[in-house]
Amino acid sequence: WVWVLQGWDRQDPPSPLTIPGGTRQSPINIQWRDSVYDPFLKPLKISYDPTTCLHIWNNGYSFLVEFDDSTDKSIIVGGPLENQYRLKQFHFHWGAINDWGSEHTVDSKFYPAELHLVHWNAVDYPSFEDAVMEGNGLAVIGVFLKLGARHEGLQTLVDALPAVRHKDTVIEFDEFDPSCLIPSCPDYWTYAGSLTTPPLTESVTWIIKKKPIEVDEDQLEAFRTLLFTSDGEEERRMVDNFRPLQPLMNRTVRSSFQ
Ligand SMILES: CCc1cc2c(cc1OS(N)(=O)=O)CC[C@@H]1[C@@H]2CC[C@]2(C)[C@@H](O)CC[C@@H]12
Ligand SMILES: [Zn+2]
Repeated sequence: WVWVLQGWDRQDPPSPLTIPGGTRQSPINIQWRDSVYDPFLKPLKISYDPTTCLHIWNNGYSFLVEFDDSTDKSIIVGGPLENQYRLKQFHFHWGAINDWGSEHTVDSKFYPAELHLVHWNAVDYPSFEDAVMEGNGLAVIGVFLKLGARHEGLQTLVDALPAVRHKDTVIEFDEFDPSCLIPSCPDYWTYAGSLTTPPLTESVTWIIKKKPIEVDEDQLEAFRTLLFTSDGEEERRMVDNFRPLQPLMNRTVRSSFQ
């Protein structure tokens, strides 16, 4: 009867990848027609300071561009958020081929890649590591990447990737403003979810932009030249670093648009 109460009989059974007892796991499929317009959702305000950009780190799962989060210089506020959140890092998920790669899907459609900008609630919590463990600790902006025109802003990042080809390599990277990677269209979906990589904690308010950005084939191929493996190990290409879809369970996806 727990299965019926939780509606688990209506979804495919939770995969072993769902943390035991998880009720708000990510990623999910966003069924456009099931999302509910919420007129009380505010516009998302994004203000990043490019001088807070520190380095690019291949952590063996993706490449992370990390920011100095010791001040409120790079923050987001508004949208579904109760207060402002500080930018900590951004990274991507992508596929071996263009038919898949994103973590979230829209009406069961995959995009070739997805950008995540990870922010944490520095108003309520003393550090990122603490915020990772709290229900309102993190806010992640998701942006879909689709195949199209070359993205000039992304190119500066792509040009640096050969220097972080192997796991556990880091290079200095400064003066980058990631707002150039976020579509100007204000429309987004939002729902309560989790990290999609360990520790998989249910601490994320997801803000998924409706409009994708366009990147070209060479830029997607550049992502695929990265390696999961360290220098000296047998090479394994860094591709398909996305988590399988998780059951929606008792959640509603809200939209900022009608
Ligand atoms: C790139 C996927 C990734 C890595 C990390 C997080 C989140 C990540 O992507 S996602 N898709 O938003 O879940 C949040 C927790 C972070 C981790 C990177 C490594 C840490 C910073 C640890 O050192 C302590 C907390 C960890
Ligand atoms: Zn991610």
